[in-house]
Amino acid sequence: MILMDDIIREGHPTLRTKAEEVKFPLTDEVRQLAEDMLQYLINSQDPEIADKYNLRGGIGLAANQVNSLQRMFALHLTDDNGEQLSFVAINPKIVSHSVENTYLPAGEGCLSVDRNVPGYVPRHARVTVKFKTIDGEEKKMRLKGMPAIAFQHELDHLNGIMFYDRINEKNPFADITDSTPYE
Ligand SMILES: O=CN(O)C[C@@H](CC1CCCC1)C(=O)N1NCCC[C@H]1C(=O)Nc1ccccn1
Ligand code: NI
Repeated sequence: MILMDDIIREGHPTLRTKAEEVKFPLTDEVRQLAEDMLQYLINSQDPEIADKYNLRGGIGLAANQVNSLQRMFALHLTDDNGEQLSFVAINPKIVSHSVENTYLPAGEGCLSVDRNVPGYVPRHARVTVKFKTIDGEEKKMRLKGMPAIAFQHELDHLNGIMFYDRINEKNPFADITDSTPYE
């Protein structure tokens, strides 16, 4: 079971390292890690388990955060229509995205960042994504809202990018439409 002690924090070099393409078929070890990452999110959203093991709630978790350079992340969240999204995205790609940007008005946080970093994080409002599931199935999805934001936050981790890299240094709360995101 993944615990907070398994989650590396900023300063650890793996958070700034690009994750490598996952090879199929998955080894038992990689499959287990993928399952454990998703289980962490489920556990962290269960008040009893989160309390018992002192887990910080999360809707996404990237392999870099548990010191692995496998190119995969888990997402476990409810979308804007109340649909439960719960999967591990392996070798994820954004194949297209809206011109329009979006952002979380409260800013973003990160399980690997033990401090508040205020500011708007510009994200594509809508993304079309492709990835493989643990079973090796190719998936293609169109995401918007929180799922789109979370997918981009996690994909950034796989590229060694932290959410605050994208905050406008001069004016963290600059009007997002004018800002050119850190690409
Ligand atoms: O890389 C992965 N991480 O660092 C875990 C992050 C990922 C999210 C940050 C912004 C988009 C994806 C995470 O889930 N959090 N960040 C720190 C503590 C709070 C928690 C969070 O945002 N929770 C949440 C958000 C919306 C609705 C319900 N809960
Ligand atoms: Ni994060």
